[in-house]
Amino acid sequence: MTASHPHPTLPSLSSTQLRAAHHVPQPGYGGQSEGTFDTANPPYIRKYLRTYGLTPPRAESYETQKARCLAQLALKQTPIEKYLYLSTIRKNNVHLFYRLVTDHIRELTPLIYTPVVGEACQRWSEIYQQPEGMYLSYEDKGNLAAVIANWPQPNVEITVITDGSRILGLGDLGINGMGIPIGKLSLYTACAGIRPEATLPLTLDLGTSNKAFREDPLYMGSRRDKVSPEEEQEFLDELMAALTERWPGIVIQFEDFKNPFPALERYRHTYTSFNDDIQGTGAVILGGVMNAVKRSGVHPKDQRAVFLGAGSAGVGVAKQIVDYFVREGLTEDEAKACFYLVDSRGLVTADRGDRLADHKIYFARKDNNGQQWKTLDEVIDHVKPTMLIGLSTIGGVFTPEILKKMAAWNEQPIIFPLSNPSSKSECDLEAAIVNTDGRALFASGSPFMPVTFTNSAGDTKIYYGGQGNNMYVFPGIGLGTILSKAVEVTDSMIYASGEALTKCMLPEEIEKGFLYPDITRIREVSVVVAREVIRAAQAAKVDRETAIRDLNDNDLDAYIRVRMYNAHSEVASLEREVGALLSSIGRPFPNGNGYFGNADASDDKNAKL
Ligand SMILES: O=C([O-])CC(=O)C(=O)O
Ligand SMILES: [Mg+2]
Repeated sequence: MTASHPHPTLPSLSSTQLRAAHHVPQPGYGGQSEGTFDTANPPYIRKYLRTYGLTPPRAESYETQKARCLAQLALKQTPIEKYLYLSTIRKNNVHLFYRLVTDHIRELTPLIYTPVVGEACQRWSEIYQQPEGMYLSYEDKGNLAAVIANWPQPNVEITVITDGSRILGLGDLGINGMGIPIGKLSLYTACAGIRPEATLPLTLDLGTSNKAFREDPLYMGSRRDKVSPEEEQEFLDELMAALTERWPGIVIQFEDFKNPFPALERYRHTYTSFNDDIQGTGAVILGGVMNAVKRSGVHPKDQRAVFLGAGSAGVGVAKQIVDYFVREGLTEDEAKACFYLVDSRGLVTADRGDRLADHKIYFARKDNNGQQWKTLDEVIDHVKPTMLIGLSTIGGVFTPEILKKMAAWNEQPIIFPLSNPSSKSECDLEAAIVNTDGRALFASGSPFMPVTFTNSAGDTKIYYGGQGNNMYVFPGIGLGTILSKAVEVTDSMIYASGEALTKCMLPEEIEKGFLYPDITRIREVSVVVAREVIRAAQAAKVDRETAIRDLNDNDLDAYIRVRMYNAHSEVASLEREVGALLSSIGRPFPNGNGYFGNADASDDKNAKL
């Protein structure tokens, strides 16, 4: 006799696994990929999931899977081919993808995130292969809740939203910006252990000012011009409400909006939200600057910082450092006076004659006696800075001449070219080292290979550039916010995330001149960032998770660690879960032979053994 339905009384697995058992394809992380077709699954898991026979017979070790993936990756000729190959693994075998990324974070992060994600976004509509996130159009206004209801994962904890209007330093890429939410959320999972199915990449199609895309037949977004700021605000109001209605605890990260200030101000106290480009970048540079200022031996009151770029990131970074200088004993006015912001019109002064954008007014200088400085060179000669921070998206603008002057004025000049991707970096590591005789304290937004250099004293050394990229903090900010169930992300939580980076440095990293922890330790770093963010949320009384208020730091770290998704234990935990289910209903314990789901066949097979 053949049972028409295998076991009506079967206790259920997660909805994802049940869905997987019926082969319903799902977009996004998880869904069909929740380990369902993992070639590491032993036969009894495959039988349980009804995937037996759908993958090659051998149950492989992770080492074998990894060897195959790395060999295939090596055969791919271009960074984009590697990017696409890795996306396919993420889609088809999510745990394997994260096992690979955690084990090879240094090598794989540049391929799934900055800088290669920049090229992927530029060519998104050309290279598109599969749905991996949600797209919401301006035409959906009024119905956003209904569209959001289509997202198949029930328990989203965090979303990264972009409207594509300022992707990295590459300008308005419209819906092609989707690579950014996907890339950022991959790092949330890899670096901070947010479960893949708890992440929602979200791209808004609010039109694009990119004429070339609007005329490109392959472009996958609407052809409309960018909506007005008022229309955008109405759309975002509805979106924030709809997201929070479906997932009440959701953390919302804004990313790569051309003008991100209005949304940050409007939502920061009413939704659990933050802006990564203002606050995340601000915090990560804060951490690096704290380390660099200590290393330079120059007290904050004697620092003079020139910022090239007075956009969201520039102002966000400068404000965080003002806070730090105030904590070091300066008054707010003294701290503010250390900063010289430069935009396309020159030094930002109060009497420059143009109408300054609101966010620049705070830093507009009033001590210029009517004089104006129009170019970076003029400003540099006027200020003789100790610190040069680039957020301008103008590749190579920190010229050898400028770098040499910085070296002449400072024993250890602080040089931070932070624009992304690499092509937009204000200088590269080699230029900074060679033109400062190896004395620069250097961090960049995009990664650079270490440089070997012999200085004028004849000492040959390997120089490692720090990567002052917000990937050091946003995963921990998200994790700490989720675990503390914070109702808002306060400035103090953001500050704590940057300061946490200074607490993570190992003696050997300081010895090597690192300004940031080694990237291979990112999961440990994220634990510390998350812990400090939780502490700040508790101090600000915005936390709702009362059970962790009284834990000491060690216990809190342990609490955080056990809640982090670890791809390496997923296969084992699926095995445990299925094993426990099978024994609870009296089925033969896994021996690799039972055809679960077909009682007769299963029994026959077992009987033969
Ligand atoms: O994505 C990155 O690498 C850093 C970032 O937020 C940006 O450049 O907008
Ligand atoms: Mg960004």
